Amino acid sequence: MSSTTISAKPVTTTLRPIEAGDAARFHLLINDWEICRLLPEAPFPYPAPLARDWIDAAMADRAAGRAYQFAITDAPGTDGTQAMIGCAGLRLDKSGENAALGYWVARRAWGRGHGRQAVLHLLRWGFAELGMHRVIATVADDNAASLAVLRRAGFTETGTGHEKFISRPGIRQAVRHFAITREDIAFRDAAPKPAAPANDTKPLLLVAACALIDKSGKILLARRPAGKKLAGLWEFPGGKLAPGETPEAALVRELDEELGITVRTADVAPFAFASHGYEGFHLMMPLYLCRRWQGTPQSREGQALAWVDPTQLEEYPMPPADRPLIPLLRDFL
Ligand SMILES: Nc1nc2c([nH]c(=O)n2[C@H]2C[C@H](O)[C@@H](COP(=O)(O)OP(=O)(O)OP(=O)(O)O)O2)c(=O)[nH]1
Repeated sequence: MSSTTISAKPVTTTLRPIEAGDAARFHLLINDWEICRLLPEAPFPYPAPLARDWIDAAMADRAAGRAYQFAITDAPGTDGTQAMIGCAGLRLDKSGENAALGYWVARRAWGRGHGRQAVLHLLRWGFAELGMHRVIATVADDNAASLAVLRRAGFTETGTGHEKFISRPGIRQAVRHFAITREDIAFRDAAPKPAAPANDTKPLLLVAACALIDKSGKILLARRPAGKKLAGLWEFPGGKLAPGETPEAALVRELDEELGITVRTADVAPFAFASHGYEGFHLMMPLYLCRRWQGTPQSREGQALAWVDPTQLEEYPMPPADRPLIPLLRDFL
């Protein structure tokens, strides 16, 4: 799993599968009243053999695909090693659709954002790799740090209850239940990021482009004429959006102006997009596919035209923004 750096105060939190060699440090860190009192199944004092048994069980669960427990580690030290500072894991239910989240961070590493980073790493990994859709978590009512971690990670509180905690015999501890779905995390990740400093920003240029595909599956490329920026490179027909114009309307207009063909907006289908930083502007270019038009494409602006088999696109030098689109087209067509 990747490391994460929080810009305001650099914190690197990584996760790696827990292993037998972690037992001694696991015991050293967890055998702390301030940790055990917050974990339903942790006795206090925490016996050393239990640490070994817990890790053995975690490794068996991983092998069987039931649960995935990770050591949370800190930034590498000067000797390159990464010290374990806690644990985080997901336990799947029988359907594989839901998982229960559990985690703890050693007291020496509190207050540095490790809990939230570990939870986010784990959720992103779990939703990508395990096929689960929903993660639940239960937290003691008096565990303020963990409540904050879950809320800041995007969990929603779903209810309250009471549970037994081994370290607090004789009482039923008040708890809060939380849940988060795959969509919640995707939405969180897609939320707007704070704007970059003004001196880093470039104007955004919106250009609509189209891969016209003929009956034999060939794609029309146009060569940018001399005198234009990127002259000599092959591109998809299209152009800049006029103010107030939709990308589809811009395409219909450009295909008429550049090639003399009539295309209906209903006949252009969104396919992919290019996002590329050129000097002086950032290009955002949706690429559409079109298989139906009226008329025969002709060069109306002096540009060379070529019908190209998708497997041969690489032989036509294209603007850097277009390069990521080539394998997509080749694989799709
Ligand atoms: N149409 C099109 N433009 C592309 C592609 N790839 C790519 O980087 N571009 C860039 C080149 C230009 O900077 C911009 C398209 O602008 P444009 O063709 O409407 O205008 P232009 O810069 O040629 O200048 P002008 O015709 O407005 O005078 O997008 C592509 O595949 N198709």
